[in-house]
Amino acid sequence: MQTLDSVSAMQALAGELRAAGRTVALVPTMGALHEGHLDLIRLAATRADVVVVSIFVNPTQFGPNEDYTRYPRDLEGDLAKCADAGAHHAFIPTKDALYPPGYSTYVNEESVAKPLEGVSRPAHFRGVTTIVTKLFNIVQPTCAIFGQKDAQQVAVIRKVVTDLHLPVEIVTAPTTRDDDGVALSSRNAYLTPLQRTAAAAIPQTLETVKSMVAKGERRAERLTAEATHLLSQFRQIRIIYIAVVDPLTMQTQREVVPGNSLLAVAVWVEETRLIDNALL
Ligand SMILES: Nc1ncnc2c1ncn2[C@@H]1O[C@H](COP(=O)(O)OP(=O)(O)OP(=O)(O)O)[C@@H](O)[C@H]1O
Ligand SMILES: CC(C)(CO)[C@@H](O)C(=O)[O-]
Ligand code: BAL
Repeated sequence: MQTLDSVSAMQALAGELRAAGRTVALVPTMGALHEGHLDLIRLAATRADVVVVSIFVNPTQFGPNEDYTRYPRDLEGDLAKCADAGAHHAFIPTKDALYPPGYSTYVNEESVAKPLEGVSRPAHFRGVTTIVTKLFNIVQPTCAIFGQKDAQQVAVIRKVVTDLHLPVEIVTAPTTRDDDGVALSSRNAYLTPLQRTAAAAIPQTLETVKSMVAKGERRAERLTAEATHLLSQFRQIRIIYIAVVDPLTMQTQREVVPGNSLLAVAVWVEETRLIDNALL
């Protein structure tokens, strides 16, 4: 696997691949790679001739009191994992290359990004849509792979791609879970064993809500009330939101539309912010 640490080297490679008619799949990540990321890389390898993984902890998507500085970083381990999973190139730009002094251009999606994460992390999606657009411009991928764990992120990026006519196919990969059902996440590394037990209540709650829907419950209010009740049993958990939403627009639904409704959950497990979701 080749490592590229400058924008110009990545642009030169993108130009060569394009000229040679090779298809390119981009897997954007913030590093601290786990099996969920590796599943995205493996999926990418089935979708294009060449797989590029970007590793960049993007400062603009973190709020002022968030975990940018303590976000887990393990570049050496990440490169070995990328190579094992079948990546051909790792793009590892520096913060200064992507945001030099005086940087002032942002991409803002103003509808899908507003609810849920947009309420509690107001500048988050502006940072995500900006960095993802920049990565698309630099790497010029044929397709890009994103995880369903970050369901609103996928919906926002799809909207940006449509609205800005970006020539990139967005591919969504299913959420990879641990044995206890917890969605793999770099932030799980922050959890103590006791907090981890509490975190396992999140997927259990998603399963309970899915079974209520399977038995015929359609009222969003009933489903979110049950989910709130189940999660509130854990003193380590503080609910940020629980909502039944349209998976494309992220607008709240009062009634579940089977196959077209998403239960989206965000909680604090003490100091650790976790999100998860289930298609209903
Ligand atoms: N468990 C998972 N299953 C599938 N995809 C995942 C999973 N976790 C992360 N991803 C995807 O990997 C990509 C990079 O995510 P990121 O580097 O933020 O990892 P993360 O584990 O989600 O970290 P964080 O703790 O910041 O949420 C995103 O498209 C994200 O949706
Ligand atoms: C898409 C992304 C890599 C942009 O920084 C990030 O939001 C993430 O890891 O999901
Ligand atoms: N996976 C989303 C990255 C973030 O929480 O900033």
